Amino acid sequence: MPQVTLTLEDGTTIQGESFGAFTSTAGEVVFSTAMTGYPENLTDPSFAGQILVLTTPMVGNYGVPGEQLYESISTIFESDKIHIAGLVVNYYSEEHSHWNAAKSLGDWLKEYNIPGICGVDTRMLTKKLREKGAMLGKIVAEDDVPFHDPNLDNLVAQVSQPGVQHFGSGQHKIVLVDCGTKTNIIRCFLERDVELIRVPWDYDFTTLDYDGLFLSNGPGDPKMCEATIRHLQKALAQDKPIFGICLGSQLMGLAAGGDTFKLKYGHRSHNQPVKLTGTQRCYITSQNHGFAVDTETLPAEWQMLFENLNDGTCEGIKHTSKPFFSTQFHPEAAGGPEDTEFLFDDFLKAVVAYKEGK
Ligand SMILES: NC(=O)CC[C@H](N)C(=O)O
Repeated sequence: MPQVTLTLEDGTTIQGESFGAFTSTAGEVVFSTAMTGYPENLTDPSFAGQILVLTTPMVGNYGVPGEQLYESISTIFESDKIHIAGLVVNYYSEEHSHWNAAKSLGDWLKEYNIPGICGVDTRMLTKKLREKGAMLGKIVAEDDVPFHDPNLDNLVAQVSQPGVQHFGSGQHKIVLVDCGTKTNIIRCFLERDVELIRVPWDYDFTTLDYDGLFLSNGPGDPKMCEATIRHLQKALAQDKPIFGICLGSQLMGLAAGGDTFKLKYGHRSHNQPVKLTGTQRCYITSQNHGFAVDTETLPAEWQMLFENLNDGTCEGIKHTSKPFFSTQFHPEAAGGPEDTEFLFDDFLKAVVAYKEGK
């Protein structure tokens, strides 16, 4: 395999071997400590613009499944393409074996022209990112590329699907604001009694007739989503239930009048412990975020709903009297533990209560 280099903005340069596309890329270098789930992670739109370091030492050995669609959405992947800017691993296994594997990870990356670098001491690299914080970086094949900070781009506008789409025919009309939604969120809703109306990130959903509002995950800095925040402020003035996940949680914090900040190196893994505020109840959650709501800045009628037990940061917020709540983690998992999927049921219970009280 030809040689490529990974260079960080602090000057660190690491030689490795190319797999996937032999091309150069730049982005923000982040690490995930999840041990499985690369087909899900790589297609999660929240990773747009990021060079992903997987700390699990062997990657690729279960290959990549073939595509299957149900109601026009993938039953396997989290969107219709790979969103990461590049992939960094220790040992890459082109050889793979799994009952539903259709191709190797390297061939899949080539299809989307995404470069991978292997043979990297990912433990050393992760310690560096943990100590200095997430850094800009680039994988260079033949042609050099400049460093590029994806958080300065409106990544949500790039990954949100244009047009309005309808899914399912259940009793409860839920508007899903697509800031880069993971398909498992759609699947979780479709397993319940829901008609889903998926609208683009900047769509004025306040003109629609609906029973509950859902705000999706998505890439980059939440402050870039000015249009969504503006529309959300109108929805917060009403009483219809609102549920937000990850970027959606940050947008609720901003629309409520609070602030968000960038975490030093983010939370990306399948085993992040969170505690439900006011209880001793803990959950292990799937996470992928680099920003968080600053709870100190929230107005009095909002409070922290979940707290991250590793660093004490906000893992969700809720309104003290209205049915508005959010999680910074991913209750839909994919990949990761499904322990908090009941939050979709809690949201729909709030929708039923709202409709009964109308
Ligand atoms: N998964 C997400 O929705 C991520 C939200 C946001 N882009 C962050 O990194 O914090």
